[in-house]
Amino acid sequence: MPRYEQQAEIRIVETSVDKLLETARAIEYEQEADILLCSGASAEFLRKKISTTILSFRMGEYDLIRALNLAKERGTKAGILTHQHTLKDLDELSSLFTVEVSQAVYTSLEDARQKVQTFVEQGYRVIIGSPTVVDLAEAAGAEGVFAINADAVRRTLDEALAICHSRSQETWKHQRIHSVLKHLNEGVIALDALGKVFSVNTSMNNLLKLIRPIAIGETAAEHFPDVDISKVLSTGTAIENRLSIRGSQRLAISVIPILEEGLVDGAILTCQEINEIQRAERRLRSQSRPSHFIAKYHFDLILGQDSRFKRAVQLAKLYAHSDSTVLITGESGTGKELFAQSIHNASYRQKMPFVAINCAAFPETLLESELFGYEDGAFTGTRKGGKPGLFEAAHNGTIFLDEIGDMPTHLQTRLLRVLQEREVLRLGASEPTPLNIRVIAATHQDLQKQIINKCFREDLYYRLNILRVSVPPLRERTSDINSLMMRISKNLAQGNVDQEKATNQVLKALTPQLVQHPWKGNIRELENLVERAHLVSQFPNQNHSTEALFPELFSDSFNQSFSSKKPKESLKASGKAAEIVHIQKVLDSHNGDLAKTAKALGISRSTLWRRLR
Ligand SMILES: Nc1ncnc2c1ncn2[C@@H]1O[C@H](COP(=O)(O)OP(=O)(O)OP(=O)(O)O)[C@@H](O)[C@H]1O
Repeated sequence: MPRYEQQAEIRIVETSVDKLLETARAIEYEQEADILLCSGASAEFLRKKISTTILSFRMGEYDLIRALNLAKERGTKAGILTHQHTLKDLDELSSLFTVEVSQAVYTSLEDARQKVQTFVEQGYRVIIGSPTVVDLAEAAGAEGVFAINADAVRRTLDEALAICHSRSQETWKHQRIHSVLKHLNEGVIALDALGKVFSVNTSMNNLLKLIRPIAIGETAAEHFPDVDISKVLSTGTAIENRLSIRGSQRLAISVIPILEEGLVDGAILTCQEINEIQRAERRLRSQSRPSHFIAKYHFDLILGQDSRFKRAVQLAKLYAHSDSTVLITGESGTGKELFAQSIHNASYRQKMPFVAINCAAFPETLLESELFGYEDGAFTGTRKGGKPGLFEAAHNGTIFLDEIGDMPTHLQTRLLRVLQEREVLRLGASEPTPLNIRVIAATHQDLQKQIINKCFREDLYYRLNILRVSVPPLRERTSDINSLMMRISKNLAQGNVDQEKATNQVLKALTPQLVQHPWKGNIRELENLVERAHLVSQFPNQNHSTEALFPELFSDSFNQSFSSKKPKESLKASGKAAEIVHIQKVLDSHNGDLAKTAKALGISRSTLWRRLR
């Protein structure tokens, strides 16, 4: 059949009824054919014996006309034997050919043999049918006429080619699925609608550490008895991240249905080791960690030779090796956050987030949502999908709760829960989120006094006060003032040695006052003062006395004097160098209120903020 030469390799195999099975088995064994084509009874017979796809030739009208014509030529009555179905138009056709025709249907090879025999016994000399029937008719002494011609063969061949084509498409699809799965680190099994494995990747077999790998065609449920795969296939509802414990292994298993036009046509089962998920999560979290969640200070950057101070540093270094909660106490600006960051950076959590929260700086309502986060729709104006709180942002790292003594009492209760349970409940959520955090808290308040005044929960105090570091104020370690000043001055000069020297000269002249000063703002106050000296040294020709430039160093009652006497509040009259001093004075006189200070100075709040910085 030249028409098929390009499309398929067709082999015609001649055999007899007796040798049919043997021939078919040999073809199958050698994998010589994708499809076998034969007559109806043979096809029926072989389908039960071999697994190769078998198509049967079907008799068409034209075949029948041809066969009846042949029977007419023989001038005798004809028996027609068809497989399973009778021919509808036979009566009409036979009247056209003036042949006496009798029709019978056979269901199996044996049945065909008997029906042929009956025809012969009834005097039918011509028997029309498939090659098998012809074979049987001739064996029984009758004349066999083929009812199948080239047309019937062509039709069946077309059908066979269509099947082969759709099969190769399927195979191609499967190969694609196999190669995609092969490259996944996750263990994946593709299941058909009956829950049988049609593809499984090596990661899955490696992950499950199976002695015998999962085979294609197996029922997946055998390997995952704790996962209801059949429910996914019957309801189309996915199972996501079901925990499965196998010995020392903790696995997260998901089964996602594959829907084809709304019907479940199979499922994808994925399996991951929980430790691996956590590692990936850590990698992601550390990559997406905002810069403000990074601790930049190390113990090396903490300056101080004072023996009490050095002891505090030693203690903090020791605490870095532990995972217990640390409470750092000390006046404002003594370096509590510096200590907290250094502890974090010396701990095993150093690569994880360091989240610092100033509990006194947030309005009460905002602090709650900032700390604990919220679920979608927890209150009006919430972000879609909710928002994780800072506790969650600190997961696997350290959370630094600065000014803990100023935390509103009802939030102290929630904080206590977080510390006890190590899980956080977002606002509006019903399920808590587990946390792995180290807590460092700091305060300038006397917490014992706060407890007596009922401003601080005693149970929370004991939860926090596990490891304690007390940072001494600067006035109690005056021997460190000089080295601290030099470092700050060096940083400000940014490599400009002349500038550094000039600043140091201004500072040197102030030494007696510096040692005497109470340093209520501690190192932060010292930093401000050195910055002012840095500024002053850049304008040596400005005619201002040191006392005017550094009034706090010359007056013990500096603060009181400003509260009693209002300073002249216009900026216009002040020289550039004295500007900062002036701003500071006005700010103090308005008790640190930025809005009022900016208004009094005649500048915007943002300008004031910039200048203060
Ligand atoms: N020992 C030190 N060596 C170098 N710099 C220091 C030291 N102590 C504090 N500082 C600097 O002083 C400033 C204030 O420090 P920090 O913010 O840690 O103080 P704090 O006690 O947390 O203040 P507050 O209680 O007001 O939050 C920072 O700029 C810090 O770099």
